[in-house]
Amino acid sequence: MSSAEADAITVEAVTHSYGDVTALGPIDLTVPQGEFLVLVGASGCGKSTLLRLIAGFEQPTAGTVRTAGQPPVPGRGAGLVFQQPRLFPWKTVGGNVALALKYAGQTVTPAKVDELLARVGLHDVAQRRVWQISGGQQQRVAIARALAVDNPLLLLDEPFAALDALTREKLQDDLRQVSASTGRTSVFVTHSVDEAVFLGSRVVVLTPRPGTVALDLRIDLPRTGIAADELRGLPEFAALRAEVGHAIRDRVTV
Ligand SMILES: Nc1ncnc2c1ncn2[C@@H]1O[C@H](COP(=O)(O)OP(=O)(O)OP(=O)(O)O)[C@@H](O)[C@H]1O
Repeated sequence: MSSAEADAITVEAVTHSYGDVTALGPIDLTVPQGEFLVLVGASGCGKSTLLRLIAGFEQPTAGTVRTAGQPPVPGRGAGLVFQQPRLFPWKTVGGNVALALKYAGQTVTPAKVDELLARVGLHDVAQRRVWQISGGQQQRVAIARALAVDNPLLLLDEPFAALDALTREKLQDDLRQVSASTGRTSVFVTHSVDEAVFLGSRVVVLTPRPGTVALDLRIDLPRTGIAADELRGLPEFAALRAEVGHAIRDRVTV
């Protein structure tokens, strides 16, 4: 297998415009399998546009995007999580996960649904309706649904932005553990420098529009066997956070 085939995502000389507005690029990015890439940058710098290009929801104006060596097909090959959980309100929590399995053409068994819910810490609410659980729990269901589909990519667009600070930290911690255990290639969009360094194995800072790569930083922090508070307390964590923060602030004129 060549290294190009081993790469989960390749973005080559990509630009993207909405009418007269160039939102992104030119940008080149190669994401090897298993990487947890976080895209961070000022509002409007093109983070969501890049994620949508990788999901296949948008076509690049110039350049090529490939996932697993092929042009991405919307709705296939990637689990998606958005800022709003987008669950089916008339279904139970377990029903929402079961539906994701069904749409993915997988056999639906109660054990499979329970296993997915347990992965995101929701083993005890499977029978509840969506409106009977909290916003944080709803977002956990959305993550379980994205994991239900046995595909190689997980794409997350500011999934924790609407949550309170405590719930957000808890979900970050859980996602970090889930990601370490599944090893799935992930792209995560956020405004938060802290969240970026906490979650990412690599952080890419985009410049203000049109978004290009301002900083491409490997995050060599332990991914398992360390408590969240301990990780956040490491001097290396503070140094990386400062580096990412500077890269964003250096580019933004207020
Ligand atoms: N469908 C669209 N039509 C026209 N312009 C768009 C469209 N979607 C995004 N844009 C513009 O493209 C630029 C990049 O938008 P994008 O949503 O990718 O940025 P972002 O970094 O994700 O922003 P935020 O952090 O605020 O969500 C912005 O200037 C935005 O206004």
